[in-house]
Amino acid sequence: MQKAAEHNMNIHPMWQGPLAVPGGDRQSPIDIIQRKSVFDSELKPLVPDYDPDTCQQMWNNGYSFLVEYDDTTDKSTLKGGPLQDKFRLCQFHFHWGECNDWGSEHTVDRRLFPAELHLVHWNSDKYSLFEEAVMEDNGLAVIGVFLKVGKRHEGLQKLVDALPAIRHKESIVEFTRFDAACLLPSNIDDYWAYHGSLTTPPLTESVSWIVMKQPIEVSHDQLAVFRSLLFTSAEEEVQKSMVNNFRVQQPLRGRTVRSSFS
Ligand SMILES: NS(=O)(=O)c1ccc(-n2ccn(-c3ccc(F)cc3F)c2=O)cc1
Ligand SMILES: [Zn+2]
Repeated sequence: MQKAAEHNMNIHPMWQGPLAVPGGDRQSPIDIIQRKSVFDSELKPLVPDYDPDTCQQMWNNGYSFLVEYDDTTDKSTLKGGPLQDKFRLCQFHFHWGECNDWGSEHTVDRRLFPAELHLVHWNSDKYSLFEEAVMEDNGLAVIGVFLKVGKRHEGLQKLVDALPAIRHKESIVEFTRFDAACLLPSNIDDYWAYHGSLTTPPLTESVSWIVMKQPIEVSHDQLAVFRSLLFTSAEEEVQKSMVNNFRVQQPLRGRTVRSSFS
């Protein structure tokens, strides 16, 4: 098994991003060191409540592919866990490697996973738009779910089947009636929680991270379809495979990672 420190770092320079935002002391992703995480009995069960009818489209933004939800009402929300407020689901996306040895953004005791899912939510109790929330300390909540290679994920397959339609950057396709909850692991009670940032520009330090302990299983072939996407638009002469779209782990800077399990 590859460890974060050892794996081949031929990732596209932009993905290393600024190693830290100048003055930034809560950057993401991080390595979660299990023995240093602190059990917090106050952490409540997470309450995701997603309406599949709010699912709208899927598009290739040149960094990843996003499935976007209608976030003009509180129809798809996340509450509980470390959160004091109600958060609205706005999109989910993934990060992955060129091979199954790496690809995740967070690591656990330096263990890398082949991919990581991010479900992005914004604080609709305190703010009226995502654009507002993204700039605020308690503006966003992102659930991170590790993917590992195993059996085919039936819920993911609907998404995989749509990917050829958005192979190039800026391509978009209608994508409806998808229940994002099907991508959560069976156990959502065991997670780590810490304060961090977006992992791509604008890298704002506005995220309550909730990283699931239990990975979901997807097949080798499903991950291979992720790698058939392109960073580049159809007009560009040189096409670049969309792989290694992850940021390297950032310094913890004294932060505490809490765990919901002992
Ligand atoms: N990988 S992650 O930490 O989950 C992550 C990283 C970057 C973003 N991201 C990038 C640009 N934006 C964005 C989109 C629209 C907008 F009005 C403001 C933004 F910051 C955003 O939310 C969203 C999520
Ligand atoms: Zn992400």
